[in-house]
Amino acid sequence: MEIKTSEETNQNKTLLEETFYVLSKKKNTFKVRLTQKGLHLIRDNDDNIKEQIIQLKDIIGCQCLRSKKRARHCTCQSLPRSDSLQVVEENSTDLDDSDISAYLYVYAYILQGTKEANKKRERTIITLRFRSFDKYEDNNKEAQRWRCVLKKLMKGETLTSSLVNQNSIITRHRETRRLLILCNPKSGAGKGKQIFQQKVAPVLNEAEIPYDLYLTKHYNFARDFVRSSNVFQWTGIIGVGGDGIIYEIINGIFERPDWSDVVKSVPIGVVPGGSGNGLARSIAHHADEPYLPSPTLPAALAAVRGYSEPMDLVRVETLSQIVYSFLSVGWGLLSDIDIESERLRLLGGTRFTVWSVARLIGLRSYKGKLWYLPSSSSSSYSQSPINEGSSMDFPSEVHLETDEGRPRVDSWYSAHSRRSAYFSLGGSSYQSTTDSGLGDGDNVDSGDRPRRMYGPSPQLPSLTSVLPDWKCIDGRFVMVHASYQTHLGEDCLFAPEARLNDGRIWLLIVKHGASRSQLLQFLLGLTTGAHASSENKDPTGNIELIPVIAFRIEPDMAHTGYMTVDGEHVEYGPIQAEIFPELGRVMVP
Ligand SMILES: Nc1ncnc2c1ncn2[C@@H]1O[C@H](COP(=O)(O)OP(=O)(O)OP(=O)(O)O)[C@@H](O)[C@H]1O
Repeated sequence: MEIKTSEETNQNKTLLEETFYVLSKKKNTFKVRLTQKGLHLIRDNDDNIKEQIIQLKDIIGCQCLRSKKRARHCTCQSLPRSDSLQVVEENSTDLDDSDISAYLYVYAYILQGTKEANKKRERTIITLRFRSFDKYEDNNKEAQRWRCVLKKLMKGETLTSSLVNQNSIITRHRETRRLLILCNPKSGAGKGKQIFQQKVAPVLNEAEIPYDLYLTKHYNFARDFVRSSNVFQWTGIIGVGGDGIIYEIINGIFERPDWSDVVKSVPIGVVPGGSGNGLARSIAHHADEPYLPSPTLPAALAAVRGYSEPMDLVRVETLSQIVYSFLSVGWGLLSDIDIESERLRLLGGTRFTVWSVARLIGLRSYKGKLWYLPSSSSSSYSQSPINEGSSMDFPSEVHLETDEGRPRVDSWYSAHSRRSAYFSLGGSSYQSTTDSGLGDGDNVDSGDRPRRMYGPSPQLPSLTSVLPDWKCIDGRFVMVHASYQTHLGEDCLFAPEARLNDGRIWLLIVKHGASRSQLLQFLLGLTTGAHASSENKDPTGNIELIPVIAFRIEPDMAHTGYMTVDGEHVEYGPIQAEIFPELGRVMVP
């Protein structure tokens, strides 16, 4: 006998229920139930009952609409067919008065496929047509009841069937969220704006989440914007672009004296539109969310679901600046590839592959000292949430309608759909910091403007102090590259064991002794994470990946090279980094 817990029973309790028909064919009956679990579509064809569930977590929004006036009305067709149905908002001047139906559009993104390789989300629209009553107002009232209950469930409210049947449940929905979108139109292959408008804005509109969109105009625009705006008017900041735009947003936050309130209450979302996209790929990986074929979908879903998780940040100190990093610090091969391939920006992500081959042929090594503090914790990761997929295949649209002719005369209720704001900034005025001199925490950006950084107090000795008992390697390196995320880029699974908030920096050390074939093997392994597997452990000890909590690099200054933080070029010289577990917050699907 199957024993159900009381929570399961509550999850399955019917809150609303109605019978619908498919395209007015009365034989195809659907009973639609709304529970805490989601929308249950129960098809009852003779003795064959089939139930499909659209899970609540896959539903991102719903809207009440009316049918649109058709250009040439065909009198022989009393009901609009689903494929010819056009709908408008209920206050539109273009609505069709002759159709008394109220339509509830439910937007869902359903996980299809079970294997990692073929898992993807399909957009599905469920149209419920309410037409049981002889007046639009009554049909609309029913549709609004479903909409309000669904919206409350999506917000995580627990409801009872007696509550949902009260008229007071039908309220004008007030969205309390509002997002700031900072979009780099020049990121990647220059498609940042297009990506936002075509892939993300439609999802935000379906979820009726208002947003303010600003296009970044130049280097450090996003950083200065975040530093000088009242960011508390938004419930989240979304960066559209590459890792560079996220780096600016995060560092803009740490230029504010109230950084601690901002990091706690304004999570950051990441819409991949750049050539790197390491953080976006890492977040999708963390949430076990399919990244391909639609890399922007996990970010759009994260934005509308309003769920965020803490993320580790790393405080990085060079001789002239302090920055906060979410992705990586690099010295040697990978940083050379990152910076030198900038000239191939138009190739998008392919630029890294092309330049890797070039750099391998002309291999360089760098002399210096590396100190590090190993992480004491072993690999005890919390398991990431697994999205339960729907086992059913849904068509991309399901159109259902109620029976006609059930009269009722209740009061009229008017729903009001909100539309998102869209505007771009005409010009910006920035307040530069008034502190003079370069004390501790003051940075100089490329425009020679002093930048005062705030943030948590460092636990390490300053960069110029002698280090106590840290491990030290003194020698020649092909590279030292640190990452705190799984992915450095879309195709680069650098630290497969990393978690968003495991409190560890994954330090990859490649010593000068590594051969070209070892390096080629290593670079090829980066795509799948094979380089980090125990079978591929390098017996010569020339290539090592170790978890640490802090490190310092002191390059020999006789020869220069590149150093990067989150893919951004920083001055060549001593650099040290320490992790601050769970300091930031990111939107997670
Ligand atoms: N309108 C603009 N014109 C020129 N540069 C800009 C503009 N807006 C932002 N930038 C700068 O472009 C740089 C790169 O941005 P971003 O990271 O978004 O794209 P990307 O370089 O293609 O991606 P990735 O960093 O992942 O390689 C950032 O340093 C940012 O300051």
